Amino acid sequence: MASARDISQPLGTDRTVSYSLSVSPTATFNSPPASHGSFLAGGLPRRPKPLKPFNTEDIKILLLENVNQTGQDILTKQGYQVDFLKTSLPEDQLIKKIRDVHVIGIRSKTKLTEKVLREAKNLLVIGCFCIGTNQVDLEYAAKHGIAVFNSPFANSRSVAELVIAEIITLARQLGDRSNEMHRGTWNKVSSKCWEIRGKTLGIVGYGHIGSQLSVLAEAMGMSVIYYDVVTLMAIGTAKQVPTLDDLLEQADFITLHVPETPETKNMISVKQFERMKKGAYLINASRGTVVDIPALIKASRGGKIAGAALDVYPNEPAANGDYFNSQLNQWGEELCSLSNLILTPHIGGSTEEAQRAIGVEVSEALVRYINQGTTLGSVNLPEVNMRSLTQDEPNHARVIYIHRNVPGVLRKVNEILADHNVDKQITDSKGDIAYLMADISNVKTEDIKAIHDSLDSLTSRVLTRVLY
Ligand SMILES: NC(=O)c1ccc[n+]([C@@H]2O[C@H](COP(=O)([O-])OP(=O)(O)OC[C@H]3O[C@@H](n4cnc5c(N)ncnc54)[C@H](O)[C@@H]3O)[C@@H](O)[C@H]2O)c1
Ligand SMILES: O=C(O)[C@H](O)COP(=O)(O)O
Repeated sequence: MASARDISQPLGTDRTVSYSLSVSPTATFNSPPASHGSFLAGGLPRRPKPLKPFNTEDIKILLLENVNQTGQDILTKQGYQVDFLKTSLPEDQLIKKIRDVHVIGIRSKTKLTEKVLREAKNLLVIGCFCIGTNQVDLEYAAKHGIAVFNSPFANSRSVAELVIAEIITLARQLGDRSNEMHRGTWNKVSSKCWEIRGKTLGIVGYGHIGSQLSVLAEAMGMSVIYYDVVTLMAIGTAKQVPTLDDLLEQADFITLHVPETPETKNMISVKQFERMKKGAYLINASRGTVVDIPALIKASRGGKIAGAALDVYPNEPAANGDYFNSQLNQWGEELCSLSNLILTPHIGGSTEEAQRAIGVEVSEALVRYINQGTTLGSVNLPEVNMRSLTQDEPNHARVIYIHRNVPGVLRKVNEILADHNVDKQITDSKGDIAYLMADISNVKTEDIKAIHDSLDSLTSRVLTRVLY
């Protein structure tokens, strides 16, 4: 376990509670454990141990939504207190729990809105153990010095493979045939069943998933076109088309891989279905809000589309169990009555491979941020990275100062640090928020509080931490 040092989390401007995982009065400043040495017994150089600046067991983490064991193990090994739940939580329970924790780990269901985050007085960092971060109010989090990390591509391949499976399943009406057999009906048909070879796949959103899918689809003999708001390099012989309408008019299969944003809400609605070829297929494994469900039902009933696959829905439940019969989904009955419609419960990224990789990636980012303040990979704070301080560097401290991006801050910070040797300093900004990291040496224990309090009294301050 780490020796007792300090992680100072001051009050944000509107935070009313601070936590103090603070310096134990008896802790010796930066004295390494007796067993600590630079070389292993065999004489091999050994990697310097990173400094652990506080009692790691004081860090409280809440993991929701069945975060993978790999992630739990990494956090538990650090000595943090990890509370694990298989499901997400209703808002009132979430608010109660989040008040107490320094770290929360979620997946796509837990909504960390301003209302919830306002209560999160102790929260340092959010880990989204998934790709999407639309469930978090990223701007509010940044303005209150709460870093957010995700796993940008560890489940991309899993989603792309699911979509390939769905393209064939739709083209061959496999869902309907299987359902009929389950009901005891033999219905051998070839009418309106197709090979996918030679058909055109239209990919909307050519990012990590879209481009991976492009490769797989071409390998199966499909022609690929894509539409994206930015101009992107085509992979293989895929072609970017200038407008969504161009894509809708040409594609036999349309698959959506855009994030949830105000611009993508109901991106596929009545007009877009009208633009599609008669007999086209639609696949949505992005976010439920991207497709206007009543318009989909109409297009399917009227024979405009020959089938669809939905993995995501405008409202999704917090836990496994009854869904379509609950109040959550007003279209359940109608959707279930449509033919050649594949419905899956948001399983695009749900493979062992993806979940294990995400568990490792996000937990490691959380540990780096908690212990060292490194924001590499953060989706809402400027990315600042410095090598870890080690126990071989006595009397060093790392100052982290998250502040409003206004003129004159650096001068004031450097006045405060002026009596110390600043070994290294990095600062970067993103919009209204800037992140400064400085390693200083020749620091005495009593200096730490003074530095912390001086920085904390600056009007630009969002959050100050001094790690040592
Ligand atoms: N079903 C699942 O389990 C599952 C799993 C992973 C991701 N997802 C969803 O899939 C989405 C895409 O994932 P990704 O990793 O490929 O993301 P990405 O960020 O790598 O790619 C998204 C692409 O969409 C483009 N885009 C954004 N807005 C657009 C618009 N209005 N019109 C056209 N293009 C637009 C972007 O430029 C980008 O190229 C995620 O945001 C997430 O919501 C779902
Ligand atoms: O954003 C994502 O990565 C996907 O939607 C998967 O979300 P999940 O982890 O909640 O399954």
